[in-house]
Amino acid sequence: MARLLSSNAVLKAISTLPAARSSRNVIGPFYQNGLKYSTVPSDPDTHDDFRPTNKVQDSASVSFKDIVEQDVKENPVMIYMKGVPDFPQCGFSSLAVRVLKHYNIPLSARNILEDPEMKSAVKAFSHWPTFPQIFIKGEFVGGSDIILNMHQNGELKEKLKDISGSPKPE
Ligand SMILES: N[C@@H](CCC(=O)N[C@@H](CS)C(=O)NCC(=O)O)C(=O)O
Ligand code: FES
Repeated sequence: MARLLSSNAVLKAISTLPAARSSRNVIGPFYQNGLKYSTVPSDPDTHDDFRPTNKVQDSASVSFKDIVEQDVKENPVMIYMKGVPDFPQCGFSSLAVRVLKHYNIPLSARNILEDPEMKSAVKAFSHWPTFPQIFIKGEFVGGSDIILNMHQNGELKEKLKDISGSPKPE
């Protein structure tokens, strides 16, 4: 079964990272699409509707690179793709998922169409210009043509053999 890392997972990942916990002179920092937002301290004379809301991305914010690093470390098979495993939005991503679904392994995915900054961060991390991008046991493997080739020549089976099968759905 494919495990989709949604923006909720990003928010969870961010909230557990030390940088996200640092205190700042802001009220209630919160996170959306991996960006840190905060409201400025309130002026008691200012009506709520007119209170400014600042979008803050300061040096204390967790980077998208941190999230990618954590993804590939924690997920034995990680795919960054266009769309989601059950509904790929590109033929290349669809092919990669079809190949990986031949194996009884947990598949974790992130839809890079949801977030342009995540998309750039993944490209920068792997030094690879296209999607899908597949990581196995923390190592960048390649895109759909490479994974298909590895499937056909038996290399993929070898690489995945010590990854335990998908957990049964609850
Ligand atoms: N050889 C690659 C081709 C993949 C490819 O060309 N992807 C394009 C179109 S989906 C891409 O990601 N372009 C860059 C982008 O959209 O940022 C593969 O098999 O994965
Ligand atoms: S989105 Fe057009 S080829 Fe992938």
